[in-house]
Amino acid sequence: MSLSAKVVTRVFQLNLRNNVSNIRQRTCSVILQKPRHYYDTIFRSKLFDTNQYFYPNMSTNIAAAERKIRAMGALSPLDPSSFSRPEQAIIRHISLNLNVDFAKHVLQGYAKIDFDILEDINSLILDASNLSISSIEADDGSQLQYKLGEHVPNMGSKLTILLPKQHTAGEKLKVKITYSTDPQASALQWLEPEQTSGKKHPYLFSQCQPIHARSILPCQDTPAVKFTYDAEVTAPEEFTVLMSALRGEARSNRTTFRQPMPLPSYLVAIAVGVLESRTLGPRSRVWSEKEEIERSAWEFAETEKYLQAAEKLCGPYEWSEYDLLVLPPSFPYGGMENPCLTFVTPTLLAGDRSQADVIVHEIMHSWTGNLVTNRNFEHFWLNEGFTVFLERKVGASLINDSVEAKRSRDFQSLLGLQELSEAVSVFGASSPLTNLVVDLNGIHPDDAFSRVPYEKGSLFLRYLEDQAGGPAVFDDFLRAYLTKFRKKSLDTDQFKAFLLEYFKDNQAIKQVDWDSWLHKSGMPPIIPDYDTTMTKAISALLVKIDDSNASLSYEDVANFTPHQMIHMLQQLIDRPALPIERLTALGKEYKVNGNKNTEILYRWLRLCIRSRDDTKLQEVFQFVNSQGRMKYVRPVYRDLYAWEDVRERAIDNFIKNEKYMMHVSAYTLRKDLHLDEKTKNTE
Ligand SMILES: CC/C=C\C/C=C\C[C@@H](O)/C=C/C=C/C=C\[C@@H](O)CCCC(=O)O
Ligand SMILES: [Zn+2]
Repeated sequence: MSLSAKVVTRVFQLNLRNNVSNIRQRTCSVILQKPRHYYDTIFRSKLFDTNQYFYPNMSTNIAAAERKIRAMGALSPLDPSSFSRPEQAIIRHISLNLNVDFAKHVLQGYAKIDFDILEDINSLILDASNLSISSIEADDGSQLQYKLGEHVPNMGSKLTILLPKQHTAGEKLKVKITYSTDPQASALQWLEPEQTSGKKHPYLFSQCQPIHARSILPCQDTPAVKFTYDAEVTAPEEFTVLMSALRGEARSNRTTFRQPMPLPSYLVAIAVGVLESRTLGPRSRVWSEKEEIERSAWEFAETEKYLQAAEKLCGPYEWSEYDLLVLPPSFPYGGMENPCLTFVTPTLLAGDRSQADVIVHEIMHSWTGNLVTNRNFEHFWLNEGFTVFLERKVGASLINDSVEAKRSRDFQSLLGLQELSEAVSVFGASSPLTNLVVDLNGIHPDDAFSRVPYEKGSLFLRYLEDQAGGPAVFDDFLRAYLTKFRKKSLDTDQFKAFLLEYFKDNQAIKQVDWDSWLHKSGMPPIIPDYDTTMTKAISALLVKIDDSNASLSYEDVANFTPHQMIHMLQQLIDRPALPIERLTALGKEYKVNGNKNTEILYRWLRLCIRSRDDTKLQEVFQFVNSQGRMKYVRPVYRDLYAWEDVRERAIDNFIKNEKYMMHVSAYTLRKDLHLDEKTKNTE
């Protein structure tokens, strides 16, 4: 037996002898990286077999107990990523009062939280991450005792508020928590002036999805809980404060907000910068620094058209306003569907409106994700698969000719299939993280993120649509689904039950192999018979590119849409690397070298890396240093890592630039580059 196995066995023998649940939980948390309350439920359940208590069977034993408890519904509504216990008392409203301190990099103030009590309780349990709490008060102003647990990896801390008397189901309760965030809060990025376009003022923005809201405010940080909120934020006078809410008055340094629609914690958002805005339509404005405002207004001018097309399919837009905020380049995602105010990366400013699909995607989240929400991130496909599915339907509905519309929808789906195939090969086809429904026990959702829930989810819905009888039938189902789960959170079982009931007389739906679709890894069991009209020219061109005797010219691609070009480059990425000379000719003739469209440029640079063209490295590093969209930066770094001769240079470049990155980008890139905390540049 190895030394570590001996130590573990000894710890468990001691635990068993002492039978101190605290030690047991703590040991399990440390070894298996799961939250301590989780074990509490399992041990108390008596389903845990104490004869199997020793290493190495402990984890199998716990997993078996967990499955039984889940089957009994006893852990419900357990979210493996949250300490909170919303089944005991649930948050209904939060009033925030915060000051933005750019010098200290903190938000400081209080949150007044309204609860509905659902069970008889003596305490409230919330999520927090690196918050400094100075006091917790009851509604009458009396001080409440509280305990902030140790920081558990992947989870943050459990905040237990002790109530002086028992509260019974049906009561209401208010608490006021005065606190300050940490300068390293994982949801916040504090930018120095040189990281902005204007170079004069700092900037702050947030990204709470999936479980970073707990680093900004104490809350039940699980999408199972939805609450309304209002906020009063103070910031230096020259700054504009925006939130995922309706903006009220902005007087001198104070701005108020109200969000009357219930939303999950991951949709709380804030941005503070020196900003301008332009009107896009009757319910939309675009915000950005002044350097990007005209380009942004042009790129997103068709927002109202997309909103109307979305409403035609899904029903009225319920969030009143739909604004866009173009963030500084370090924003890690293409877009984030913060209600009333979608956050977008400036890499969408292609100058040709070719990345409008991202805006349509974020608009569709107003229904799937924001109105109807996954109950925890194991069911993330309910947010993203539905949204991609709707995005492509709405995109097609904007094309007048019905044949063209179907072609275009299928072409977008084929592009998505390429992305899915790459995501599956990054994780490995047998990885459980390629299942549609994943197990996030002990796993940070940021580590599970990939295109899988987006594309496998959307493909599953397309398959269900085909089985059900096509869009004419399925569109009605979609509206019924949105109505049924409006303002609610649900899981995959609830979706399945609703669909089976809705289509109870449909024989083809009865044939669906749910287990394979939901719980098997790798590529989907069935790929729809997509229309390939728009990929035919690409396939023919790939044959020509492979023929080293054929000369390449711009004529080859002159009629390609930007998306056909993207598809062609993506195909090349998936094939053996081209010889450098051939790739150089392609880059020059097809005008992809130095292209302004980042979707094209990103794929072009990956091809250069794959062909080991070291003359392009400077440009590659400039690309990853100039913007932080993870969709681009992570695959490029992974490709650089795979090129042994430049691996060290890639790592050095990352370490030098890590301080300019948002938490989630640095966190995931460290894993992509196989780095540990010790290598952090603390200068
Ligand atoms: C099965 C996956 C399980 C958990 C993942 C849950 C949350 C993922 C978390 O890391 C946050 C995701 C936020 C995404 C925001 C926007 C994306 O839709 C952007 C897509 C990429 C891009 O276009 O840049
Ligand atoms: Zn999305």
